[in-house]
Amino acid sequence: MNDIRHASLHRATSETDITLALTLDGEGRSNVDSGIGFFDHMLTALAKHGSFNLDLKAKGDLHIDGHHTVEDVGIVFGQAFRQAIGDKRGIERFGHALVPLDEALCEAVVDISGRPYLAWNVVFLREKIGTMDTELFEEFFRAFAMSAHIALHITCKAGTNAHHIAESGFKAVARALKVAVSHDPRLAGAIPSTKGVL
Ligand SMILES: O=P(O)(O)OC[C@@H](O)[C@@H](O)c1cnc[nH]1
Repeated sequence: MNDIRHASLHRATSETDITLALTLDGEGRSNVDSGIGFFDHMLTALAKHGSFNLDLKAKGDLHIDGHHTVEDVGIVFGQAFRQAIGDKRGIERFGHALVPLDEALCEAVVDISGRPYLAWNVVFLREKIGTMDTELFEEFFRAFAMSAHIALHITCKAGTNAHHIAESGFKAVARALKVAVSHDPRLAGAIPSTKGVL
């Protein structure tokens, strides 16, 4: 198993150029610049409450909109997450969290399954938060789940303020991921899931 549980990736296309470094067993430190302020705020919360270390520089075609940038960050984050986990020996595998932020309450459930899936049950009353289109949160988490090869369910249980709902959701995912990737050395010899390595 990768003891440090770290991945550094670079992905460049005609639409985006992304450099990302992720450490799973971190201090919750982050240094992120996507060009989209609220997205940076959410990724900062994800790192902080997942106890990950995350460094991200994303340059995208924001003159069009934030879609390619947000989706491609999700792809690279998922690839790094999958690489940092390595094989699944010793990890918890399942994670669940309910996180409030004022009136908002979101739930995240994760299975490091090797079978990519996103169940998105969140509705926003606003189309934008700052410069970020609220429809892009689903695109980010779908790209992440597909690239990380995990099953991810995100549900808004309560809330009206779009900022609160989004932040509650990102924090719930962070906490669920932290649990799911937690590592028990006593299980290090355990047989990976039926899918073997991720
Ligand atoms: O304690 P935290 O840093 O996780 O939370 C910050 C959060 O209170 C702040 O981002 C916020 C408060 N209302 C909307 N957003």
